Amino acid sequence: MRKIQIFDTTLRDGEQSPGCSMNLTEKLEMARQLDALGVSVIEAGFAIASPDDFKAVQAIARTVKNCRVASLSRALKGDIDRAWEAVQDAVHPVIHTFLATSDIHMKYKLKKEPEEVIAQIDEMVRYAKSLCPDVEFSAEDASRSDRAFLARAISTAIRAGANVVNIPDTVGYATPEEMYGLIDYLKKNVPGIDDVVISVHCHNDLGLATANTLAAIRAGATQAECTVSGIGERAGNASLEEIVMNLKTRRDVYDADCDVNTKQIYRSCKLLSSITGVPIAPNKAIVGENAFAHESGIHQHGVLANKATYEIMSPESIGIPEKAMVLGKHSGKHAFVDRIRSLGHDIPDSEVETAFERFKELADKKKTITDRDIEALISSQKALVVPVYSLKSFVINTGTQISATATVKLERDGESIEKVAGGAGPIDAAFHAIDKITKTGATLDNYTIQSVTDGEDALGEVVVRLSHDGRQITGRGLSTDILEASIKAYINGVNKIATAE
Ligand SMILES: CC(=O)SCCNC(=O)CCNC(=O)[C@H](O)C(C)(C)COP(=O)(O)OP(=O)(O)OC[C@H]1O[C@@H](n2cnc3c(N)ncnc32)[C@H](O)[C@@H]1OP(=O)(O)O
Ligand SMILES: CC(C)C(=O)C(=O)O
Ligand SMILES: [Mg+2]
Repeated sequence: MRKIQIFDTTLRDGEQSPGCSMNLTEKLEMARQLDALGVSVIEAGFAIASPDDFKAVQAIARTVKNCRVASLSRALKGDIDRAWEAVQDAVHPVIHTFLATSDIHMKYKLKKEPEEVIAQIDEMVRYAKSLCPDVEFSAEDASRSDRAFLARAISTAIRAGANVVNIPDTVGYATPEEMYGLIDYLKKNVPGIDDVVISVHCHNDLGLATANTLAAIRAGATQAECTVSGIGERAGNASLEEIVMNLKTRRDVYDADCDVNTKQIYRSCKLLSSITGVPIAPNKAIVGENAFAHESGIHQHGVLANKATYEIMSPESIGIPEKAMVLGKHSGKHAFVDRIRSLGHDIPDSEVETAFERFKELADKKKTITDRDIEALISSQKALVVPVYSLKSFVINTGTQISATATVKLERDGESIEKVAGGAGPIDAAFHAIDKITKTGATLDNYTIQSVTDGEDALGEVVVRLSHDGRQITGRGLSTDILEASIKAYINGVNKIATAE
């Protein structure tokens, strides 16, 4: 059976998705999760794009131990140097260089003749290879390129030393039949192509990114480029979880497998969602809230008789925690830690006490603590920073006949500071009161709230995105009370700013 390499570009193409930019700490957290997920390559960023991008790629290259770590670079010497500088400390570094090969891109964007493009591919792939043994070349807009010219470009890259050649459907224009035909054509017309990895990188503009990737795999591609939850430029990239679960569920069709640990899929998607604040759509394939929900009577009847009547894969196989009650207010530390570890979290001993205190606070408010609550608790614990400000109390007045006012009391260095502020609504008022105390000058860019579990005492998770001094900061807060969750998220963001100062 063929082995398909999963090349994850959540931290590069995924980050090009509006509203999905991540800071260094968040990228590192995501990279560690991708390592646990078992992807073959992490594209950690585009090192030349900015000093922050460079730092993130370098930090990931120095942290991640199992996967290969790539940086994107244009086919320019300066970009390639910067990419190499960023990834060279990785256990297995990769330089990923690209140049467009379609007529429209060459003429209007690059303003180059086709022969100049071929010469640039040759020169820049050779240069990258002189620095790094693992070089991937991408022919941007390959699916709209003249096939014979594309074959020449790919042959040139292989002769110059590329060991991975990537065929992107950059603008999501291809159909599955065309993608199959293109890979088949290249396999028949590019000398040496069977000695290198053939990769595909499909975008979702017409909703075909996963279908196109799978068609290319059927035709012989051995690497799939994708992102967690399909985030990416414009309508996004092919989604990792869809590609992986197609390969696993339909081995009979693809005759191919990959090394991804599917039990880490749900956790990866949830982590990304809580970092970006972009909720997972309920009907999202594989990981959406409804993906395993059986609503109608005939389906429920079938599932009760035999799950396989309506379930082609199990929620457990992608690591969805069961909704069953597991712990409550009378549980002790041993049972709590045991549960965390059995959910696959590696909680250091130094963090157990804080996690247990937070669990007990939650258990006082919530009748049943489910595995999903525990997952949320642990994930928000990772966002905690040494608190400069901590919440002492708050009182909020709001209603249809009065304007919202909030009184918030925070503690800093043992001193209590209380301020009152008004706002367009209760949350706005509370944030203004916190601003009056902390005076960070941060701007609120985005606010999202999601419920972690069902029921009256559902746990609400709030994610706020703040900007401060050109940096983006994410704050997370968790509570059964949405106002408290909002205030905690804002204070978490403010603490991150105050800690960095
Ligand atoms: C399909 C993709 O996803 S490609 C990746 C997209 N990602 C990004 O663009 C990341 C963010 N980008 C950036 O920060 C900036 O665009 C930078 C730092 C990369 C470049 O910035 P600038 O030097 O100001 O150039 P700008 O972005 O305005 O224009 C791109 C230039 O690169 C050239 N170029 C585009 N692709 C390539 C390539 N693959 N190889 C070489 N040159 C290229 C363009 O022709 C243009 O050249 P020109 O300045 O001589 O006209
Ligand atoms: C840089 C390349 C691989 C890309 O993202 C695209 O063509 O979509
Ligand atoms: Mg892309």
